[in-house]
Amino acid sequence: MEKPVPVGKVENAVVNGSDPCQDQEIDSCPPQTGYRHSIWRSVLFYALVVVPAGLGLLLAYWFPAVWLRLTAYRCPLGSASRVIVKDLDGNKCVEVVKTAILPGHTHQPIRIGHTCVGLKEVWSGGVVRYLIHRHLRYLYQPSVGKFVLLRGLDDGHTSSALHGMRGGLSLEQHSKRACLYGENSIDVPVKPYHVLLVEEVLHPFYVFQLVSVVFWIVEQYYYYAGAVFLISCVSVIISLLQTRRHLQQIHDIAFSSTTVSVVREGREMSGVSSSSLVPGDVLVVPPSGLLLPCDAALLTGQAIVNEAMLTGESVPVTKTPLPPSSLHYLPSSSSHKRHTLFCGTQVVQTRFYGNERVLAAVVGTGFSTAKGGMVRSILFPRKLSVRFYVDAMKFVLLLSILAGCGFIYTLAINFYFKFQVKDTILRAFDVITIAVPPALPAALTVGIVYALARLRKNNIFCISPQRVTLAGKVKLVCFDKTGTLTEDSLDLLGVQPVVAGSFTSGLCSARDLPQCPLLYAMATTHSIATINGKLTGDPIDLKMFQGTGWVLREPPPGSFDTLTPTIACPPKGGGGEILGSEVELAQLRMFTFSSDLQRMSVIVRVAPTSDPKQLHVFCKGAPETICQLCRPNSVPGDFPEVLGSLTQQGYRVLAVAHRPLHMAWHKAERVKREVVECDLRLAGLVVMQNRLKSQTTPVMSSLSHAGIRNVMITGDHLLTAVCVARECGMIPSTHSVIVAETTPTSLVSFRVLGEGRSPTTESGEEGTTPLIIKAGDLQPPFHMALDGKTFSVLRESSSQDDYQRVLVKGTVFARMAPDQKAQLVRDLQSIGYGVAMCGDGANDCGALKAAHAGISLSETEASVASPFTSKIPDISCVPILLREGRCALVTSFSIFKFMALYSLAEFITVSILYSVTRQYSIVTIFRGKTFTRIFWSLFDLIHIPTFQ
Ligand SMILES: Nc1ncnc2c1ncn2[C@@H]1O[C@H](COP(=O)(O)OP(=O)(O)OP(=O)(O)O)[C@@H](O)[C@H]1O
Repeated sequence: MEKPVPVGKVENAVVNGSDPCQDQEIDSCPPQTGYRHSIWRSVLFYALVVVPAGLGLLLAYWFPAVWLRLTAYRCPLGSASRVIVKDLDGNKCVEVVKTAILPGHTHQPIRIGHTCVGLKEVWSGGVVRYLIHRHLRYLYQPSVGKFVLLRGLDDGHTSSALHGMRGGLSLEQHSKRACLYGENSIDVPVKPYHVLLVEEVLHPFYVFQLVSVVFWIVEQYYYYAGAVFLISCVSVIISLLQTRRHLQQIHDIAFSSTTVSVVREGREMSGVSSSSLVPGDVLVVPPSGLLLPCDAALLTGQAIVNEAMLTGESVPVTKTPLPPSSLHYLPSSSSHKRHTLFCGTQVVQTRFYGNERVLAAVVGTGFSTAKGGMVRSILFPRKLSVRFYVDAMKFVLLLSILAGCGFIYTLAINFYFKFQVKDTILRAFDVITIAVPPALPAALTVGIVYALARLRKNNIFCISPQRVTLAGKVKLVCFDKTGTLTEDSLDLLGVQPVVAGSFTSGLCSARDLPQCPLLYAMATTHSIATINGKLTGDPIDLKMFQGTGWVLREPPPGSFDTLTPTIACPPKGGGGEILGSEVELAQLRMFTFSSDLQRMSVIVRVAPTSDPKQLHVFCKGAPETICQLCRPNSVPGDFPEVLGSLTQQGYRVLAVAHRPLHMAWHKAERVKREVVECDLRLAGLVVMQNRLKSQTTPVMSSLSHAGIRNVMITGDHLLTAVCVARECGMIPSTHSVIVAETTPTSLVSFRVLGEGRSPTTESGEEGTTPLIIKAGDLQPPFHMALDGKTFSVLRESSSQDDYQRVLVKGTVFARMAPDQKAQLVRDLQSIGYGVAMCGDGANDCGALKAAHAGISLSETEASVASPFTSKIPDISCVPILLREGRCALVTSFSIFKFMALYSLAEFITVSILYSVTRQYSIVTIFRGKTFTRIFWSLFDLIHIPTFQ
């Protein structure tokens, strides 16, 4: 029996960085108007088209919505053959309504979102009506009377329901869904050159240019017409090559096709084309890995995945099976992301128990996947408003109005002087070609074309060319810290264990630790794995584990035992013994690291043991977070001071905690994270050193010299971040730092870092709200530093003015969650900054997308993580990009100024000459000689700047 097919409804998603699925705003049910074809209206329309020599066809091509209104009549959506769909920017697209006949019996009810309606109601006779808008399918839903976005299994299915699908679809179910969902592929067509040429030439400006050239030839301006024609051809060819290269680049990134094994009819079928996958299919992930062709929820086993395609970060991420629950499954939610295999990412290894297969339920296909969303956001970007372009268009409008006046004026003057009708008309039209410079679009894009080529030479790749000019407007650059300003690799400086409720004095080496929870936690609380014979994983985890000197014993693929999955043990003769045998720590369950939670945990069995139910929980993460999960009496009284003194020196500090867990293994397999991560005992601190990259300080100083503000947005501790900011020159040594922090007594309080006092107000009182901190309050100038918690409080509870003042003075934003990073970028934009963001990690994705110019430092060129990807692994790419952006913008602006003046001067002189002379030839001479002189003197005055 056909199970209900979800055809869902989503709330308007907000651009959300940490969430690849919400990369593009989607309106699940955009405003729609239906139309049906009308024969008599069409006949009338085409008659009108023929009369003005095809001009109507051009207008229909430029304004399809107007064309539809003229040739069809409005009707209810249920009977429409074409629909006008309005997007979030207010643009109107005409979409054709298609029908598909579902195979098999179609009398079962069908679920639409969270409601059930009879199938007959939706599809009379098994016919389904749908339209494709921007690569997404919208299905006609009679109860709503609208076309509603067709979603995968991410709407209305509980995690338990997904587990219930392990048997796979029947063949009939599959063929019905295949008919509904279409092919599973993200295929961006690379249009052939001739199609691109036609599209390019039909651009209103080129059409205008062509008409102008014809007029000039008729008027015998052969050289001028020839020159403009030649320039236009070169411009069309450059633009064509550019568009084609861009399309090819997106196509190569987006498209992939492979064969997979799926479970259908309850049995495994291999060699199935990935394009035939539909939501509800069950994928068998092979141990050798797989480039994922869809979004899928992991049901059994574990997978180690490289998500560089989506995040730009090549660090392997461990995905664990989705726990069955009554919660609705949402692949993008922070709690379900770690159980979801995203399309376009590479599974490098799988782990499974005994003979069990690694199964994943397909939840989204094609453009409805996370990767599909990102590709759509490249193909259909939200309107970017660069003031220069907006003003340029306004100016062109003004010129057009002027041209209209000139046209009427010339007609009048020529009739007055009784010139021939043919000459009069030609001259009148000529005035229009004079007033509106036809080569304008080419002029506006030439800078971008050159900038892109030079960026490519510098190993900076761009998937969104219109962002180049935005980079030229950047006034503030946000930097991620770890891996961007500082090296990826860390040095383990030492550990500070807690013994009997107090810290030991000073740091010691992890290798000198006795058998204790801190050592065990360091050996097991990680997600590293051996891939191609090399230990691979998060640099923090790697350094911490290697610091213990222990070894990792992983079972060979296929022999993954339920009770001893991955074992950490001391090296041979390393001395670690309990109950007379060598100690072995078996990692039974892992709660993976998440930037939002700032921690990770494992459930471990310490062997040998006399009680098989005696398990242990080890947890590591940001010290403040871990401290909150610990029993208060296990946290030393001088915890803040010890942490403060370490972070003030710029060290990266992690806290480690543990607790015994008396629980049978099968229960531990299902236990919830919140149940395990509580009532912990602090075991100690792990201290790492993170060095600055050699390029960081010089780049920082060159940006400051260029008047660009630098801001750090990091997930790390505030004091560590401030120390790094000082070290790299982001905060000069002579400037003060005011730390804003939330306190239980006041909303937000302020203190001057290093002095402990609060900044005084103009009236001499100590300040408690940003409102009373004035720029001149402290001498020399000050910078503000705050953490994510304070950021949220200020954002939500303080006045607009106060918050904006913090935005203007804030230099270090620490302990920021991925969503907060993106929010901060948007807020900085809202107060008028052109913002660039440079980052390297998954937690920066949202901010990279939100910024005017997001630059991802990534080894991979083919990533949809951000508009710009730099293979240069340091921030030296930032000034290169900003310089190219400025060059492109300045070039466009200067050419625009030149062309506008050229047109205006010519228009005015010709108009004056028409009114003072009857001799048309004099006008021609003036256009040829005098005007050229004026024009070159103006050209001299303007100085077209060089690119650099
Ligand atoms: N693998 C890990 N296991 C446990 N805790 C971690 C791990 N990695 C980072 N943390 C903790 O979580 C915090 C937040 O990490 P996150 O990755 O969001 O930012 P970050 O790496 O510190 O800084 P940045 O945002 O500059 O890259 C870190 O400061 C650290 O305390």
